[in-house]
Amino acid sequence: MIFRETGLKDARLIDLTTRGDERGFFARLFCENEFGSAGLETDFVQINTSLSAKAGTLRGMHYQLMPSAEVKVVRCIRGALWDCIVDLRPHSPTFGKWFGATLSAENRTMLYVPRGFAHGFITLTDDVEALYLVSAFYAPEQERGLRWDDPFFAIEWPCQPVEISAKDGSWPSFDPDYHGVEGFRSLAGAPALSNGASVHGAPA
Ligand SMILES: Cc1cn([C@H]2C[C@H](O)[C@@H](COP(=O)(O)OP(=O)(O)O[C@H]3O[C@@H](C)C(=O)[C@@H](O)[C@H]3O)O2)c(=O)[nH]c1=O
Repeated sequence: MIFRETGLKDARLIDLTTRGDERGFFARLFCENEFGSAGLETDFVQINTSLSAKAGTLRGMHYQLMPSAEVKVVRCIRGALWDCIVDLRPHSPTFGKWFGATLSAENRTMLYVPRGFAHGFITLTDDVEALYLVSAFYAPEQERGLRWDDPFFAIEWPCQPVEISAKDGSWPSFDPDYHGVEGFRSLAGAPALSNGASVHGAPA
């Protein structure tokens, strides 16, 4: 596996290392040793999947409060989506910034979403299937969401949403209390960006 910096502290893009032969290829999607050596979470408790029928379907921006905050590893296994994360850890040097990348069945790239990040995506094709590992059980009472169009974060989505759930259409504007960012205070330490990559969004 190849772990790439995203410009947001602790978040990674993960590319597969494929071993090809006359049949096709073999690759690991998850390896406890490789994730552990890269300093990433290795304890996952659910593998989720979703199907979005229409291009332009937006799901997000979701996360759970402490102690149910979860790491996610997201892959697109059918079609293509634009995956987006926002760093909500107030001590992080990239607090309030967003990062987005296209994940597709073709590129097989995965996005590693650390604890204390909101996550969402918009589909770029019809019939998109996402598959993702999560490190904490679903806890609806701990669930929070950012508005996809919150001006505080100013995410530059690649297209306008045409389909969104009632829940995702009604998240409140960013409010540090409601959105529980104090609970993420212990999640990020000091080091600055290691690769100088550009990141987006509003600082606190
Ligand atoms: C996330 C989840 C939902 N559900 C239920 C709740 C509801 O009845 C139905 C659909 O839930 P949602 O509308 O929240 O599904 P969805 O909008 O696809 O939620 C997902 O969005 C992406 C962006 C994420 O990051 C995921 O963590 C997750 O929050 O499935 C579970 O039973 N277990 C779960 O783990």
